[in-house]
Amino acid sequence: MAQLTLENISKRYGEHAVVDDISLAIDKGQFVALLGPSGCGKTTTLRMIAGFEQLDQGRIVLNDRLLASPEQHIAPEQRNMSMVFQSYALWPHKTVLDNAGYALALRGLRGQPYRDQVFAALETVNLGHLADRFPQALSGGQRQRVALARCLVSHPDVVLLDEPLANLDVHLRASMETTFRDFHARTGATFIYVTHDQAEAMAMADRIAVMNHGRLEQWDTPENLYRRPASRWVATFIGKGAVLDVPSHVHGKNLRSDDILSLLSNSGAMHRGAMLVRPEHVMVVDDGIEVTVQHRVYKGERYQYIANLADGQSVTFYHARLLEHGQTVQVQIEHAWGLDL
Ligand SMILES: Nc1ncnc2c1ncn2[C@@H]1O[C@H](COP(=O)(O)OP(=O)(O)OP(=O)(O)O)[C@@H](O)[C@H]1O
Repeated sequence: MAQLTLENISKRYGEHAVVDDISLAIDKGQFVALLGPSGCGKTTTLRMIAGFEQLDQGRIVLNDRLLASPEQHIAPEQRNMSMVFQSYALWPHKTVLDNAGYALALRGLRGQPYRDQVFAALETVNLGHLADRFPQALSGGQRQRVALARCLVSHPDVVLLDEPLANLDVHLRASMETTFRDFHARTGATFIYVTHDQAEAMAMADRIAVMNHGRLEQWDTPENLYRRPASRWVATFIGKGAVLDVPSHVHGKNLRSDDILSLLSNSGAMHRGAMLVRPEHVMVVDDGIEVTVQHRVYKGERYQYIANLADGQSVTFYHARLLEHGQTVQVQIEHAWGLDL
């Protein structure tokens, strides 16, 4: 059964609905990402869950307890949730230990029990050896880990994370993704993670809520978002690939190479549907569909190409060999996913 449910929640600023009728059922211990472009309402959704924003419509329920509705608003500190911010929000004059232990100190815990509990949290993020340092003597990744330990000491039901890796460089982000997954596995808490970076969401989350203009486009596993996007918008937002217009209704169908060949051979007809073609499903062959190379990017282990079909629509594909701009090659499209026009 779902532990945390958002039921038709909405938030308006003036006439503008920044969160528009979102419903999610989140299981205990799930790692969930709220993913979407800038301004789509992710942070506002997270802030409503945390209790920093009031709802205009709908309900938020945690463990059968009504946290929020237009008539009811449980204060943030009474929701047993903990939030990790992009900026870390560490106190410069407190040590790592006292930063991480702040919530316990507030509750009046002192002495050895205090130190033991904070150390346990610091060990979870491999920072026990730095307990006496001050934040300015830490790297960005270490500071973010202190912020994680701080949210852990209070044993929250739900950990809310607002773009926590946005300030870190690319290499550190990759290693922090592993840290977050380990941290999640060890704590068993439910994680809700806001990001506009789909690779980050795909790498970490069990389930992703894809948002656009305040609305929920799709609520699904990373694999389903990639293989079976529910809309053209999700198909172009998630992963690489081309969406080709076709003359038939094909929505929700797995299309094989013979279907694809017949759809493309009739490309002069009126368009009634579309199909998503991922680059890994386009193979260069001796006898297939003729395409003309338009664009090449060197990727180290292979090249990535964009090439035009006879009707001017383009596909993306990978190939190990060097192809020149304007060169024609034959391709076979082994698989595609049907979409609405
Ligand atoms: N207090 C506010 N008053 C008016 N408009 C607001 C307020 N807070 C947010 N908005 C607007 O609501 C929309 C959604 O904002 P939100 O921060 O939730 O988006 P986001 O998806 O988290 O974007 P980003 O990734 O850029 O942080 C934006 O258009 C924003 O300008």
